[in-house]
Amino acid sequence: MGRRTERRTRRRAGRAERSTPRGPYDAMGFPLDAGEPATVRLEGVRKVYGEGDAAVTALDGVTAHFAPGTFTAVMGLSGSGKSTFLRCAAGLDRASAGTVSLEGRDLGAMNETALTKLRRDRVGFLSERFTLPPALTVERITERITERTTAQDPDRNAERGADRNVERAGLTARVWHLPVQLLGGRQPTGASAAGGGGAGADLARALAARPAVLFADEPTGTLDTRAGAELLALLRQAVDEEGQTVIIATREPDAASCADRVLFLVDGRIADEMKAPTSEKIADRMTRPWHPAPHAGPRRGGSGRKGQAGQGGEGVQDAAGRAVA
Ligand SMILES: Nc1ncnc2c1ncn2[C@@H]1O[C@H](COP(=O)(O)OP(=O)(O)OP(=O)(O)O)[C@@H](O)[C@H]1O
Repeated sequence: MGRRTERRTRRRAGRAERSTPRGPYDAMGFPLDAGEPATVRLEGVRKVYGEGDAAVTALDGVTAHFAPGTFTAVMGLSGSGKSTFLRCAAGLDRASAGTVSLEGRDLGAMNETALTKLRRDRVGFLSERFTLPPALTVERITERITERTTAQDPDRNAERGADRNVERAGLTARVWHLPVQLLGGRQPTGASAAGGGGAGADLARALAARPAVLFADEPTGTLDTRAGAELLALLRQAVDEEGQTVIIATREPDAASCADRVLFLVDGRIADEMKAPTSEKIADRMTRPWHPAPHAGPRRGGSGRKGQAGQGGEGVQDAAGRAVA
């Protein structure tokens, strides 16, 4: 297919998608923001790891939309599917069923090369894992990003943008330090001092690249309280001042309270949604029961799950997995 034909086909597909009537509510009874633009859109997403008796359903029919310039926190017990949710939404893992789209582009329909390019250009992913070589300074990281973005788009004045972002991150005074020294991060277990970097370095990279959507998996998990608050403030700023879309996974009510809304995951399903969250409201919600999902039932052969709260079928459990009804 020629490029022009391909573009035309894509435009038509986009129009068809926009004109497809959607129900006003999703499977969980939450209203769908039909017609509103979404940076990230998950429709009926399932993710199954493994096969047969060993299969684990990590996501079980998730529908969620993320509008541009919004901050969402995904909460849930260990094993509820938060990381899988983020990885599928970011195009790092492919969904087993359903669709994930980023700025209107269906990730499932893209080949690896196109997906890698889209992720590189439009997506930032902040995880607890180390992704940078040891002893890289923030300045060097920023330089590399600047070189790359300038080469890709000389009109964008990436250099100034990268400088501004580093400044915004409050890192200017510290750019000569090793990444491990940034943001007061604690060393996660097993990380050597020289191999550090973690959130500070990843954050600098993510901010300098200015992605449309920034995912952060347990961003405050390895940080002390002050550093965690600093990091969350930066993410908030990315939303409020740069119009970026931020989606984090966290188990901490304080971290989630920085978001515009919280999605509660229970066994791979969205069990509840909270707008304008506060730490108190979230903590309160976590102690109340999750009602079984309407389409609940046995959903896997293996027993890979760590948390079982809200697993449908019988009884009602609270966020700690205790039976309350
Ligand atoms: N690569 C994998 N292979 C097999 N099972 C997996 C894989 N990744 C996750 N799982 C399983 O999928 C389920 C959801 O895991 P996931 O890591 O997404 O949950 P989580 O809420 O992020 O947990 P945590 O808070 O502990 O990080 C769990 O039962 C987990 O064991």
